[in-house]
Amino acid sequence: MDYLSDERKKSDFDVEAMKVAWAGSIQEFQLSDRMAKLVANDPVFEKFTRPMLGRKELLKNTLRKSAHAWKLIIDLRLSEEEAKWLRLYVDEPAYTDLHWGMFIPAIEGQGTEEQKKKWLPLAKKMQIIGCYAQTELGHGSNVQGLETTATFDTRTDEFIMHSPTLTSSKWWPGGLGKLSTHAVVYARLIVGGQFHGVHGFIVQLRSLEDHSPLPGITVGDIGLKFGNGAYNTMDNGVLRFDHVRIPRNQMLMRVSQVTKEGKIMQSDVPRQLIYGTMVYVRQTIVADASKALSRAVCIATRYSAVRRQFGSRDGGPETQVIDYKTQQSRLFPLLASAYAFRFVSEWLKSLYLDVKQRLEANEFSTLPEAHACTAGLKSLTTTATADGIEECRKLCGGHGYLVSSGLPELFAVYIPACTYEGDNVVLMLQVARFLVKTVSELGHKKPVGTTAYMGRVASLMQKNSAVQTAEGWLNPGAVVEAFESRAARMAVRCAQELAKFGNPEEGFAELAVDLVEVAVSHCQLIVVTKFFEKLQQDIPGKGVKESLEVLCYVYALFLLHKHQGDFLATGYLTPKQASLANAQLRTLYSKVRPNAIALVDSFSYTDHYLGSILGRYDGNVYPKLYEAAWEDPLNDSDVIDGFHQYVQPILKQRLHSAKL
Ligand SMILES: CCCCCCCC/C=C\CCCCCCCCCCCCCC(=O)SCCNC(=O)CCNC(=O)[C@H](O)C(C)(C)COP(=O)(O)OP(=O)(O)OC[C@H]1O[C@@H](n2cnc3c(N)ncnc32)[C@H](O)[C@@H]1OP(=O)(O)O
Ligand SMILES: Cc1cc2nc3c(=O)[nH]c(=O)nc-3n(C[C@H](O)[C@H](O)[C@H](O)COP(=O)(O)OP(=O)(O)OC[C@H]3O[C@@H](n4cnc5c(N)ncnc54)[C@H](O)[C@@H]3O)c2cc1C
Repeated sequence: MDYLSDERKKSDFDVEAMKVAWAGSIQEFQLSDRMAKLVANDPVFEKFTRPMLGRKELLKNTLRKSAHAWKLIIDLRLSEEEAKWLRLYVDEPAYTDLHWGMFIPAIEGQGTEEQKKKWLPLAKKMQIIGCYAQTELGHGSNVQGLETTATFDTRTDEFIMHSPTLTSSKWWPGGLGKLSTHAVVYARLIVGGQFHGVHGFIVQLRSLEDHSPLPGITVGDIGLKFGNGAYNTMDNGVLRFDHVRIPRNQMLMRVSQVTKEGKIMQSDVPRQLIYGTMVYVRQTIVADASKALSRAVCIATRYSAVRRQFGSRDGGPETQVIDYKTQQSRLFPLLASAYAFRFVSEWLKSLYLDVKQRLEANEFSTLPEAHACTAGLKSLTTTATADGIEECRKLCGGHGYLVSSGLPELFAVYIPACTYEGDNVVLMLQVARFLVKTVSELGHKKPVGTTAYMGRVASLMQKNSAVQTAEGWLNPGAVVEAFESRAARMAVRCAQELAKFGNPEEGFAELAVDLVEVAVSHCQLIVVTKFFEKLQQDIPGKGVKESLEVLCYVYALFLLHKHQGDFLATGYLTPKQASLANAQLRTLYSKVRPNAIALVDSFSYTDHYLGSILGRYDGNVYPKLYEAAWEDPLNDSDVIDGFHQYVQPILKQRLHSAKL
């Protein structure tokens, strides 16, 4: 029985065509769909019991799943794209993420041709397992503050890897704790007693025979993390070196080379390339944000259509909670954000692939913008997604707090995305630096790409919004100009404030809060612009483009409403215009309502991937919640173990203590 079938009949667009629009192309949709079904139908990938497993059992289970996934990749000759979808649907953080997602890209981006030839075949066949060992106990954000040393010994042509202090212990790298045989270790390069910056080194950690740590290496897991199951399937690790020697050719030498004689040679490659792996991963994290948010939204939307509270007259059905305007005003902007993040991630991937090609050809001019976009969008989308998942939990009322809703584990596994791969505030400050630099160069350098609007800063500073009616907001030009004016005005105002400081660094530190707000407004502009650009493309299917247009306006006008203080303070909008935007938003929610279930069905998620009783495709929530309760181990017996030992004596004692 499909309890949501009436909801599905209400929609006025072609869901199958929307699935293709969400996936990006028919090929991508088919690929993703095949992998989703492969995983959902394979009992090895069962995950309902995960939050109840102890740590050792949990990790062993992850190893079993990873081995099975790898076997499928080999046996079915899956392509890299297929393997990425497989990883997504297996839905279990594992050491393989860091191996494929950071260790291999670090060698690809920072290794010489010779190094790539040696290490990549081993890594890609998984004959070695690698991790990305950058962060230490004492330093994560401040990469130049790392303390691990790599001292060159000219006599033996080797680097000596050493952890001189407790705070220099590597701390956090995923896959390090129990599984990696190798790591790309970031350390201070010391040659002839001089410090030459932080560089990456390939270091073997464990024996390829019996997996025991090599001499001089202390390595282990850092312990339990937030939530049950969740990110505890990952062996985040600690690592210390006691004068461990590695051959000279294991320093990643695309950026700088150390000769046998101990001379440092700089190539034409900028030193920022040492941070290049982070650009790649941040881009994948933006794509993952749309997946995580859409998943939470799918659960909350389906459940909001099933759940009824109040409003029953003459014995008729109560009101579906999705029909409450307050519920819509919390849920629909998140639905719109999921689509917005999906499309901006599609754009970001193409930007990244373009930069990657250029970097391979030693062309570095677009790297700063790629860094600003990946850092800023990683920060913006992960913050919104983490907050959004928690909001979805609240939207599901009490039942959202049950593990079987899928939301607690999704939240626990997702929230470190606000911290890893760059703390979100630290990353926004990087965007702010880029913007301040762009503004300061306006006189002699034409801004391009995502900062092109700064080239029109004079007119953006003067012109105010011309919107007169709520309908007037349904105009891409009006909306984009509002976001451009807000971002440009905030950036210029901040640059003017900065100029008052004699020392720019002091000014930057003092104005950091405002600078983060400038960066956020710039990143929101990018997301809004890319959504409108997506709508310029050919999007086939009855009603698909129209539904996406509605979501695009919901996303933009919701942000405008939320940040109306900025729009008003910069003088671009009047209070009347801001309230017209809010009135339009209410109308838009009414347009989303009949399509809400179809819009989440368009994510095409299997019940396995959603992992939620509340979000079941058939909406059969109550019987399944009831059944699931009885499967809890506490209900194996009527009288629980421990009762006779610890509770019954109290009960008996109370019979005699009448004075209480
Ligand atoms: C189930 C089984 C399946 C089996 C098989 C599956 C197969 C699957 C195939 C593929 C799967 C792929 C999976 C991918 C998943 C990946 C999951 C990842 C999980 C997450 C793990 C998390 C890992 C980490 O956290 S790693 C550590 C990250 N650390 C950080 O991010 C540190 C943050 N700090 C910094 O970035 C920097 O230190 C800083 C930028 C904040 C400061 O640097 P600085 O001191 O040098 O300061 P400046 O501000 O002066 O900067 C100097 C200069 O450099 C420019 N810059 C800075 N950063 C960058 C950059 N990244 N790129 C380019 N340029 C950069 C900056 O702008 C300055 O430039 P100027 O021109 O102004 O000088
Ligand atoms: C689950 C997980 C997995 C991880 N995996 C890896 C991995 O595989 N490899 C790896 O190397 N690392 C990994 N990390 C480490 C991660 O990259 C760092 O934790 C992250 O970069 C943040 O650095 P930090 O811990 O030093 O935070 P800190 O920099 O100490 O941040 C603490 C606070 O200080 C603030 N702050 C710091 N600097 C500034 C500043 N300049 N201005 C204003 N505020 C500031 C931050 O905003 C934050 O509020 C992982 C972390 C987690 C949680």
